[in-house]
Amino acid sequence: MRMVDQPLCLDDFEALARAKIRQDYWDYIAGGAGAERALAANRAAFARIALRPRVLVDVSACTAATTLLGHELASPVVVAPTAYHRMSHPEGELATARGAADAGALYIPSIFSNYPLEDVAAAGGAAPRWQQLYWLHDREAFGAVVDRATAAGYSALVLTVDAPVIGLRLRDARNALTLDADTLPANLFAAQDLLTTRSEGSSAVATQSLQAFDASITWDDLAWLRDRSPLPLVLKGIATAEDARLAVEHGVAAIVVSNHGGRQLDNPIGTLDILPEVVEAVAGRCPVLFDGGVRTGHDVAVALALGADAVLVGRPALWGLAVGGAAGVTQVLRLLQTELERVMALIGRPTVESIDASAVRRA
Ligand SMILES: Cc1cc2nc3c(=O)[nH]c(=O)nc-3n(C[C@H](O)[C@H](O)[C@H](O)COP(=O)(O)O)c2cc1C
Ligand SMILES: O=C(O)C(=O)c1ccccc1
Repeated sequence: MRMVDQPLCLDDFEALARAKIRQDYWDYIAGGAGAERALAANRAAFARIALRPRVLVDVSACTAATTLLGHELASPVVVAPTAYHRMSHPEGELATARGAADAGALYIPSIFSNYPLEDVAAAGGAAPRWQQLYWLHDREAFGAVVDRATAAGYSALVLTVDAPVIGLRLRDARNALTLDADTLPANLFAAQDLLTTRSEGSSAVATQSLQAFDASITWDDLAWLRDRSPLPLVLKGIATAEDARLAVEHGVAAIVVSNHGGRQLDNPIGTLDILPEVVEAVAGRCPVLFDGGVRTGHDVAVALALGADAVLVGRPALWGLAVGGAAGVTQVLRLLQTELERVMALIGRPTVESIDASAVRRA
């Protein structure tokens, strides 16, 4: 493996992080479902889209700044919800919240955080934050988390809809992954009892989520959530035009095109290939966010050109966290912003709004 002193790109952060995170936690973070086809497809899709550079445009002042649901952001890169940040760093989500705030970025903590959502909110200070949710079996416990997020100053709820069950995580099963006592989910007290129960051929993490998630919910149940909280609702894990239309019809504030970083359905198609049909179906009726395999500013520009209003990064934020705590998260986000602004200059699109469909073609 190449030695890295000073990380110059996200691949460097990955190499440095890998050396810091213990093997079974690394596999949980890096891995995908099944044969990891979806994981690979997310990256491969970017290789098939080319940017179309325009020249002799005034690019002396390119800016990645943008607004999303009323938030002014330094760049269209958002920190995706990922579980268990103490796997990467002892300060966990508290450091991620500080790091994102310092970069002027929006952070979406997972409901499976290692610090209580109130503490994560406080660590982020005045920075914008949305709370990710899985719909829990225990409706009382679920409602309580929703109430807490509403009270703690989160400005949207992000319901993840691509995980009625957990994907087939072979790495975790082979590692017999269990969480250390200092890496338990802090928002879900009942879930902690489940951590010691592991069924044959499965990891404790998978068993726990199977028991916690409600796989029976449908579009009709969204009304319950809207009654419970006045916060705007974002659906994460939309991967078809049909569901994008249904989401808009159900009044969502935004959707996230995602395959959960290739960790759920092991489909041989990248999310970038799905993005255009969803953008067409939504037809400007709400913002469309995108995630899966975004690793450079070039990737961000491609996703924006295909119609995304913003992108999320999952694993890269964890690499930054592992390498440098809050400062590492900030560094990763600033690096992506700097890369994006350089690409914007090179393609003659000095603002986020100017990166339209004319900026891409199939390679
Ligand atoms: C370690 C890990 C944990 C994750 N946990 C959650 C989660 O708790 N809730 C959720 O909605 N998505 C979760 N995701 C999916 C991310 O939000 C995001 O969709 C994905 O990581 C994007 O792909 P990328 O890692 O290639 O950027 C997780 C992803 C990873 C890698
Ligand atoms: O690992 C995941 O992708 C994930 O979303 C999750 C979160 C909490 C428990 C189990 C899985």
